[in-house]
Amino acid sequence: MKTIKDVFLNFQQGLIEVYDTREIESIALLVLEEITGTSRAQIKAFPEDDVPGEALEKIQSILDELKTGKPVQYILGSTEFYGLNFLVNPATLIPRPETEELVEWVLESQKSKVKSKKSVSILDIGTGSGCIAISIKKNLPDAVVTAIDISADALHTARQNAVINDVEVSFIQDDILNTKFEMGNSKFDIIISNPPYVTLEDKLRMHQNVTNFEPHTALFVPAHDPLVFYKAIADYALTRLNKNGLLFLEINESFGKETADLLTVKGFTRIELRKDMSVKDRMVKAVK
Ligand SMILES: C[S@@+](CC[C@H](N)C(=O)[O-])C[C@H]1O[C@@H](n2cnc3c(N)ncnc32)[C@H](O)[C@@H]1O
Repeated sequence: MKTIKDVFLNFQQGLIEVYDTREIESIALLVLEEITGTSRAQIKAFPEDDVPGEALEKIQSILDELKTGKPVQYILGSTEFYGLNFLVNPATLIPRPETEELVEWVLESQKSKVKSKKSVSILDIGTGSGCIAISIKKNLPDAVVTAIDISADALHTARQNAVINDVEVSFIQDDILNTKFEMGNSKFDIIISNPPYVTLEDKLRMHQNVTNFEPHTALFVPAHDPLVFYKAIADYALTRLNKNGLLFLEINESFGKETADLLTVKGFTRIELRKDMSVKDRMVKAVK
């Protein structure tokens, strides 16, 4: 019989080449929670408790996959974002905590709004798992939310996530760099996007469990044009945002000033750059 403490030790020994000690501890905790159905608090409070044999077998096979560098979220098939559960797989980026801060900023912008009869209309560009669109709709139930992505597989997962989280979002397949997204005259009050923004230089510094496992269409931009998505989204937003409509973008920490300058040149106003919890330039808000 093995105890919870033995499992933690096993994880530390097995994953030392892949992650640092703190990351290993939080992965082990997540796996134990998921497989044994025991709460985090219970696991931490009773490290001498036995782990049943059946659970141990599952945990060992997860540990073997983790050793290949595969992210734990892909192995477990789900993750948490903004307090909600999302299915994830290699077609979808794993939602990041920084993106929760972007969602928070969008929701904040609506708190002070005087209630109008017209529902706020929101477009999420490059929706992936649907994490942004779905968490916004969950928190602004009257909003009309649309989301696009180039990847049919990501959209399939996003639709499943909308069902799981019991919200209605319209998901549409389209390429924002060459959009065929026919919307008639419809316009949006808010456009939000976390587009691909990782450059070749960043890629060399990234952990292999990101570059080897997460979808490259979700991450990378050409070295010669790192702001390609921001230019396309800004142009799209100029035609599709209502007057005084808001644009929210997650950005590459190295291009805060360049992104803000780009939006200024395009004619947006009241441009605000915000840092994330790691004090890196991570998001921009602009008004049309
Ligand atoms: C950085 S991921 C963001 C995913 C999700 N919104 C999130 O925050 O976790 C970028 C997303 O943009 C999508 N994408 C890449 N190129 C695109 C394009 N040309 N048009 C529309 N979506 C695109 C990718 O498939 C991916 O889902």
